[in-house]
Amino acid sequence: MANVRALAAQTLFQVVDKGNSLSTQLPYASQKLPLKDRALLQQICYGVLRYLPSLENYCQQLLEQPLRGKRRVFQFLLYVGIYQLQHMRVPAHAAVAETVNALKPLGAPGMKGLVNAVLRNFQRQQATLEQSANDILVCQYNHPSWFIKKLQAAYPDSWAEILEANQKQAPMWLRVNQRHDHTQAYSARLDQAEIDHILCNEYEDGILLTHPVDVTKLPDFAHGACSVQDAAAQMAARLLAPQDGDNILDACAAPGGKTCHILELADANVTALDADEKRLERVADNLNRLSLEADCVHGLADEPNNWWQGELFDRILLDVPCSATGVIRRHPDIKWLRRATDIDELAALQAKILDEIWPLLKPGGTLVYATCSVLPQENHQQISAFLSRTGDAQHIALHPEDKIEQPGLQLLPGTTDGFYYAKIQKQ
Ligand SMILES: C[S@@+](CC[C@H](N)C(=O)[O-])C[C@H]1O[C@@H](n2cnc3c(N)ncnc32)[C@H](O)[C@@H]1O
Repeated sequence: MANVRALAAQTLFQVVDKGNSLSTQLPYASQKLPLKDRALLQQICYGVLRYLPSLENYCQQLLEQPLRGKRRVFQFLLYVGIYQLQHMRVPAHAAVAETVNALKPLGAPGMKGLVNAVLRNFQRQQATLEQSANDILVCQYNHPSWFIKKLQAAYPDSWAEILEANQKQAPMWLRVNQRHDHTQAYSARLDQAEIDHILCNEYEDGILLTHPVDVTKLPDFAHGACSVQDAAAQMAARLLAPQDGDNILDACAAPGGKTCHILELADANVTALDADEKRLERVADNLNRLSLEADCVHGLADEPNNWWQGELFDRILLDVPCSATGVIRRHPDIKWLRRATDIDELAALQAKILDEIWPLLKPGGTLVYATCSVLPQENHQQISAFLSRTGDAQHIALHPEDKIEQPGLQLLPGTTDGFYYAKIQKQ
C-alpha cells in the first residue's frame, strides 16, 4: 500500500530539485493512493511548497549537514514531518510516527533514528527556531528573494499584503454558463443543493463558493451548467465583449477556460490557438462538456505565417504566457520553479506575440491583452511600450485610473487572483 508521506516527499523532490511542475507530479502520485488519502497528499505538498524557506531554515539548524545526493528525498520527508507539526492539526505523536513510517516504503528504515531526532528536536526548540527564521525576510514571507525585491519596487506600500495573500488558500469561483442558466437561477439551484455561496454583482457570470466542493456535487456540472474559473479570469471574455457572427482569435487558448466563456456569450467563430498540442486536447474536452465549438489550431502566436489563413479578426484575446505570479496561491510551486531571468525572456516573447498578432486585427477591431502576473514588466510597462511603437493602436480605458501613462487594470490577489488586463483598439 502506498504511503502518503513517502509520496509527498518524492513529489516535492521532483518539483523543487528536478524542476517539474506540481500539476504534473501530483496527479501521478495521487493515482497510487486510495481516494480518501488524496486530499492529505495535496494538503501536505501545497503546505511544504508554501513554507519551503522556513522549513529549509529549521532543518539547517537541526541537521549537522543537509542530506545530499541519494538521501535528498529524506530532506523533503523532514519538511513533510515539520510542516505537519507546525501547521496541521495532526497530533504531534502521530505526525512523528507517520513520518518515520514513511521510511520503510522509501527503502531506508535505517534512518529512523535521525528522522525521529530531528522531529523531536523541532518540537522542543520550535519557538526559538521560529523566532530566528522570522528575522530573515525570505523565511518571514516564504517567497524567493528576487521576487520580494521586484514586488517591493513595484508596490512600495502593498508588497507585504501581496505576499501574505499568496500564502492563503484560493477561493473557488464558478462561472455560470449563460446558455444554460442565468446566474441568479443557478444560484437558486445551488441553494437547493445546499451549497453555500455568495453572489457578487461585479462579476455577471461569477459565483463565489463559501467552501470548495467537488465538482460532481455541482448541479448539472457534467452537462455544462457551470465551470470552475476565478472571477479575475472571467473578466477576459466580458472585456472582449464578443458579438454574434464575430470572427475571434483566442491566441493562447489552452486549456480553454476563456475560449469557452467567449462562446457562452456569443455565437462567434472562434479560432483557439495554442503552442502546446497536449494542452489543446483539454480545450477540446472543455468545449465538448459545454457543447460548444471552436476551431482548435496548433501553432505559435508569434509565428502566424505558419497557421494564419489570411482572414482578419474582429476581436483578439491575447492571454499570453507569463510568470503566473498572480496565481501563486493556486500554484505554490511557481515560487520555486520561476527564476528572475525568466521574466525578461517572458516579456520578450509577449512583445513579439503582440507585434506579430496585431496585423491580424481588423481596423476598428478590439484586442484584449491579459496576464495572470503582478509584475509591471509583463503588464503596464509591456503595454506602454507597445502603444508607443504601434501607430494605429489606441488605448481604451477600463476604469478611471486606467491612463495612457500607466495603461490597464492591475488586480492583486485577494478576493480574486492577481490578473492584468489592457484593451486596445485598432484605428
Ligand atoms: C495563460 S495560459 C492560457 C490560459 C487560457 N487562455 C485559458 O483561459 O484557459 C498561456 C498559454 O499560452 C500557450 N503558449 C505559450 N507560448 C505560446 C506561443 N508562442 N504561441 C501560442 N501559445 C503559446 C501555453 O501553452 C499556454 O497554454
